[in-house]
Amino acid sequence: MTPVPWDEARAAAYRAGAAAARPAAEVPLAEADGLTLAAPLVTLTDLPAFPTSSIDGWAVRGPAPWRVVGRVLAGDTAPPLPDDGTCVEIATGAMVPAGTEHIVRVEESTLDNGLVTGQPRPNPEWRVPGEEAARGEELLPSGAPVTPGAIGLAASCGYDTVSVRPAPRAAVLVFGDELLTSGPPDAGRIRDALGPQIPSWLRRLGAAVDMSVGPVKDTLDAHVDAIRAALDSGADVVCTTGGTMHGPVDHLHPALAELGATYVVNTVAVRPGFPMLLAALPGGKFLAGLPGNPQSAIVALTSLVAPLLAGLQGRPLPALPTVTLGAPIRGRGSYTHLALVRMDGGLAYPVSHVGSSMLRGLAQSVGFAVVAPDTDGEKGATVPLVPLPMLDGERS
Ligand SMILES: Nc1nc2c(c(=O)[nH]1)N[C@H]1C(S)=C(S)[C@@H](COP(=O)(O)OP(=O)(O)OC[C@H]3O[C@@H](n4cnc5c(N)ncnc54)[C@H](O)[C@@H]3O)O[C@H]1N2
Ligand code: MOO
Repeated sequence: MTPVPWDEARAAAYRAGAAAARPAAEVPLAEADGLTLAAPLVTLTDLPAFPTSSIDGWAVRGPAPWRVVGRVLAGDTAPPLPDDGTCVEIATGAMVPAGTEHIVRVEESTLDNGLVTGQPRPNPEWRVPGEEAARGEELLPSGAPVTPGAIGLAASCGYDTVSVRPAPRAAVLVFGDELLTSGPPDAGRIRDALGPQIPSWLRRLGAAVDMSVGPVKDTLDAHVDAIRAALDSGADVVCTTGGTMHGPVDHLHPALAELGATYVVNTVAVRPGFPMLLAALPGGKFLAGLPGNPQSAIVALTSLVAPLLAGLQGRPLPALPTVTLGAPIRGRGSYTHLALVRMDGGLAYPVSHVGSSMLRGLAQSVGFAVVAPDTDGEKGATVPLVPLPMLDGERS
């Protein structure tokens, strides 16, 4: 098995996801948060749709003084101003009557005996139709995430529902008879450190996690049965942990063979995490095999699962930000080195406790600095960063 270069593996995972992108569905705006636009958001109307007063005051026609002939509030349909020397009282957000030449601010006017006087400001005090957007204009591209702001924009331009790609559905299966699900490690057994964290990372990557099971017994039959059950539950992506190598109780590869899987990626030239894999299963589904060593599993999650999920959601392949190294990071020969870093004063520094079996370094990092094959990361060098998918406020 020749490990695939890391950047090629990442691109292959994205391509596989994009080719199997979830079909579009119309969903009500209130349910679209966090999903992905499956079509461009094109405004159904001019924005604003009609001339709209931006102040409270008087809509006036001709020279002062102006005789008050009515009142127009937000939500009213405004009749035209009939003659020069007339005005209507107007509220912010109200439709501006045809014939209006100026709107005079209430605090800059005087009302006396049914007659208004005042000095209009030089700039129009109303919003012109199409000022924000012209009917038919594209406001957001297909593939854009549906943020709260996008939901508000869709509502303002007339949508009740939007066409989105639903969240990919994910299942997590943890392999390993040595794993405990509560209490401290003891007598050769350790705590499952992946079952409790992988679903949360997956949700931050836009997946809906319906199922998280483990530890699954270390037999081939139990592996095959668990994967089948995850697929039957409707998962688009099954993430397994452990068993990616070829030890006495590593059953993932034989299980994939039994399930008729084909490899999208089978081992990656990256440290840590090289035994990671991504397989396509019959029915357009995927299995991501995350190595059992906990840090390596997260390397695989960010290297293969993140781009796969972006593709399945119809999003672009996330561009990697760059960071400047505040201290050198050794390369790993012909393999890419993904090195956990924390930020300090705008520079990225390697953290300690970064053995592949450890999580202490990961828990205080923002992501992995990418040290390219056959290079060392020199102090001051600018390198890509694979971010951990954290929410604002979770990064320090
Ligand atoms: N002969 C070789 N052995 C190994 C090699 C190798 O090149 N030749 N590579 C090592 C590397 S690198 C990795 S990574 C692991 C990958 O192993 P598996 O994916 O098959 O995982 P396991 O053997 O099941 O477990 C490895 C390690 O991780 C611990 N583990 C597993 N699951 C969890 C969990 N949910 N929470 C916490 N810790 C977990 C497990 O107890 C093992 O210590 O293979 C190396 N071996
Ligand atoms: O590649 Mo393993 O994932 O180093 O520990």
